[in-house]
Amino acid sequence: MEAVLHESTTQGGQMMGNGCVTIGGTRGINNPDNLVCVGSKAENASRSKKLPLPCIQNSIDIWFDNVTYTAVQKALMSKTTKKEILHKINGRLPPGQLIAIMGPSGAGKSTLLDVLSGYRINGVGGTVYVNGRPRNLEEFRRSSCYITQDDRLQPLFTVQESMKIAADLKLPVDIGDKKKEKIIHNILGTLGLQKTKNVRAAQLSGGQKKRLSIALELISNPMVMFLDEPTTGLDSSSCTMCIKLLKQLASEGRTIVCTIHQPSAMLFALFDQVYVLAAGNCVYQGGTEKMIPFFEAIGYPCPMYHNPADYVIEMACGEYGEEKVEKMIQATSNGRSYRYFNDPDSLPNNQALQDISAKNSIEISENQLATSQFNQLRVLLRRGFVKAGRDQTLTYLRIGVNIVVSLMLGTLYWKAGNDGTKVLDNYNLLFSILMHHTFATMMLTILTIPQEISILTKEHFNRWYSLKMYYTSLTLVDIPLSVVCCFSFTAIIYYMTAQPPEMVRFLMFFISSQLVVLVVQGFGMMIGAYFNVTNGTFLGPTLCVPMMMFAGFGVRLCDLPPYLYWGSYVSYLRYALEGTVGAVYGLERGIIECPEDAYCHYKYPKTFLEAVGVRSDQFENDIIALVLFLFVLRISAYVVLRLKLMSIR
Ligand SMILES: Nc1ncnc2c1ncn2[C@@H]1O[C@H](COP(=O)(O)OP(=O)(O)OP(=O)(O)O)[C@@H](O)[C@H]1O
Repeated sequence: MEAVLHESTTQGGQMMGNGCVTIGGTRGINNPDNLVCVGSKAENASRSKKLPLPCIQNSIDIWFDNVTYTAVQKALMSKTTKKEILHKINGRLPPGQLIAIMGPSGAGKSTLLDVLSGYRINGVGGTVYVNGRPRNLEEFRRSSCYITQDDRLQPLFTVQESMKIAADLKLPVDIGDKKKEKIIHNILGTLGLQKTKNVRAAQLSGGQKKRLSIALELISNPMVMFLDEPTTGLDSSSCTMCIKLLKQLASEGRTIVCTIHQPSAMLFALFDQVYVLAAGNCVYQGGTEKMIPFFEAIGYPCPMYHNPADYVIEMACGEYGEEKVEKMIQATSNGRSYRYFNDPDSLPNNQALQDISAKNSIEISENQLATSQFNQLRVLLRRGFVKAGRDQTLTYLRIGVNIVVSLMLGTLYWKAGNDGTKVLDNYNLLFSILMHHTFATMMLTILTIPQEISILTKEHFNRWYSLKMYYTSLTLVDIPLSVVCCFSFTAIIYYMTAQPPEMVRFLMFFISSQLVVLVVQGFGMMIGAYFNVTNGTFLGPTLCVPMMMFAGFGVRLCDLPPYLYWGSYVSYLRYALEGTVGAVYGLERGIIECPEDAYCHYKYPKTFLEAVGVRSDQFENDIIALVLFLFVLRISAYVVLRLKLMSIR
């Protein structure tokens, strides 16, 4: 594999470097011209436009002290319980090493990875040090990335397109397209993805998806990479390829930490170092080759021809007795001992790291991302529109459903709008239209939001963009499609059911319907952001039922008991129904046609409006109310989304 990734270096962070000109913040993120390891091999490499060889001086040394993690379990109608999962563990993750976190299932591997990466912050105790100084999370996140176990990729984008989007979001705008293409080309070449660059992510194999996840994060050239079970679901050759790739990235000076389930002996040997957990305690920390001497030293030698990776897990499980687990914890001082590290004497001490780190630290303003908000919005809008164009469910099915339902309702209520005998039917039709907009929009939003959130969580944590810009783009991208769907639905139904052929009335009808769609979308987003799909699909439609009750359909508003009247004010359907009824029967509409031999009780629209207790002169107020609903629900959905992102951590 080619050892060439970037001409650029890591994003700011706490770096150290003798002779290494480091970069950071907005001044030099990934600017290829900013990295020169003076007088090093790197200098020569950069001359040949290749990635410098390991610029270890830029590396990040992590250690952690007395780390605890307590999970809080809150349940309805029962006491809040606390469970300590990590118990004052210690350890060190030196740079330039591929480090595996191992342990039996439930030992706390993923939890430790989450804590070290900063993905989990609530319930965490102890200190994580970065180059000798307590970790500044914002700074640390600039130079690290987290790759989740499930590949959260945009399924409709090709490898090349996904990389381009990541580059546009993660590299400063002053890096031109040509340079970005070159970086992408190098990364794809190194990760063996060149041949699949025109394949959509949905069609990639498990191993290719994993490599794409890594490739996307490599764009910003992080010095620390955390990977949660990168080999899960891969066959043995893909596993080996993935681990070899990580080893190469580590050999370039990065600190690479991944959790792994029982690896084969061959795979195990590829790791430089392992950190083994047993029920939240450290039972071994050190080089892979030193594990056998460790077992010998504590008096429990690994049997001949036994995979040491299997043996350590069996020991950690307590298969050979709990007292042996205790002894291992003591032998490693719960992770405090570096005795079994590959080269313990070469590890710089705390003071040395702090001195260098302080010398090279760069002032970085809070929360700064690689590109401006405007650029983030531009790229996210582009991504959103391309995705909408390719998404069969979100786009084509949605248009299809609107056309089919409008044709069905149009046939059912054929010419009802202009027939004095069918005024009540027509009123039912207006309500059915609002029901269609409510349920179709609500279900679609609740079902699609969780996938969006899963990708958002990963990309937002890895600092691709701000939540504000993501949410703005999500809102803006949907507007054209929503207008097309609502307009075609309204036009078809309006024509087929022979509603009054006046432009003003049609527009009033369309605006009321469109606002319902937008309001319900906000409502659906709020529910989808907070609840999972199962709870959301139950709750969403269920919560719409009271809205229907208070809309004035079935029970006239004036007949509502006084103690329930407040419900009509919080029902967006009330305003929407009033708006559409006003559009059809308001504006001083004349007598409705009545067949000669029929009795038309409601041929005078005024009589009908009085009968159903709906006012037709409130259109402006109805629109103002719907717009208010729209803003309140959209802002609430944003707040819920933000809280959700915070609560995950
Ligand atoms: N939020 C939580 N609330 C309660 N318990 C939790 C929570 N998160 C994790 N745990 C518990 O903590 C323990 C460690 O979980 P973790 O996912 O870190 O284990 P793991 O070693 O990664 O397991 P596996 O290899 O099976 O993925 C488990 O027993 C799990 O049930």
